[in-house]
Amino acid sequence: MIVASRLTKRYGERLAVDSVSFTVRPGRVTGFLGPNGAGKSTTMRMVIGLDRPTSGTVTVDGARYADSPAPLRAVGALLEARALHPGRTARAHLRWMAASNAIPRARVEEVLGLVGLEAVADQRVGRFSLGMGQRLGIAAALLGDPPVVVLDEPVNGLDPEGIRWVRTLARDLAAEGRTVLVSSHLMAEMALTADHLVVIGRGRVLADCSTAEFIAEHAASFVTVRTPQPAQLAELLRRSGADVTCDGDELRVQGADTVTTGELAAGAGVVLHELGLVTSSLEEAFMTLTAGSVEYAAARPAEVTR
Ligand SMILES: Nc1ncnc2c1ncn2[C@@H]1O[C@H](COP(=O)(O)OP(=O)(O)OP(=O)(O)O)[C@@H](O)[C@H]1O
Repeated sequence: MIVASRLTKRYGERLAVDSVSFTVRPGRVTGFLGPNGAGKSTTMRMVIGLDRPTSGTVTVDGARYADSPAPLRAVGALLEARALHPGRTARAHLRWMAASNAIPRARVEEVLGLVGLEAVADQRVGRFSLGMGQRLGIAAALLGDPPVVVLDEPVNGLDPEGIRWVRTLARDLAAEGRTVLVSSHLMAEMALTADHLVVIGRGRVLADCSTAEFIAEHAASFVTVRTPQPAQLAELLRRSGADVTCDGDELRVQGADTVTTGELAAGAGVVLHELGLVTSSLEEAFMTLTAGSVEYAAARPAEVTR
């Protein structure tokens, strides 16, 4: 389990992580979601002891990572821009990591197989594509068979097959009872991967809930109806407790589903030309939630003229 408590990181004037508290539990994938510059990487670097918090604490299974005698066996981490020796082969890189953590050589072959890099294991990593580099980083993270796995933007540079592979891997690791924290700035991808979400913006926690709760709360849905009798149907719907806005022959209804709307109309003999459900995408929900916390946002025309 990872427990962050009022975790704060300041770089000079810049407050990168601002009193962040959350718990990452075992047996499920926790998605760490936020726009660019939100503080995800900084937080993850503090989790694995690469950055020292300005204040607050973070522990992994009750201990600080830096205090772990065999760190690779305690936490496996894939961080962005991991420094690799470009002249070394993938196999040599993993063997060197294994040796420095007293991990048997046979495990190197296992993880190479696990990430699908056997065929290129003897190529120099300097020639690796971004996707191959990500797979190697994931192999390194899994080398110590750790109970806690932290992956920072693991799908960066991967093709759709690779993205699906990471998703399945993260879910399998969680199903084995591990604690899995995966960061991303892609809401839709996280919705497919994570059971639980911690959303941050400008270094602060904006949401900490199950993915299902996030969808229910933030992905707004409404019913649309086209009818030649809009005023009559609007009145009926409002009386049933729904919120209705009218635009010509089109109604937008919140607080009544398609079944209720259709039956109310039928009961009153109101003709319907169209009845539908519009669900705003999760990506939109995420953009709305983090709108005030995007570091380098392009102003939308509507905002400029307002
Ligand atoms: N070493 C550093 N020195 C100064 N500022 C930093 C440093 N590292 C990060 N920052 C700043 O801290 C903030 C958070 O950065 P961080 O990389 O943690 O965000 P992120 O959510 O991982 O974003 P991205 O998805 O772009 O990687 C940013 O404003 C960034 O510019």
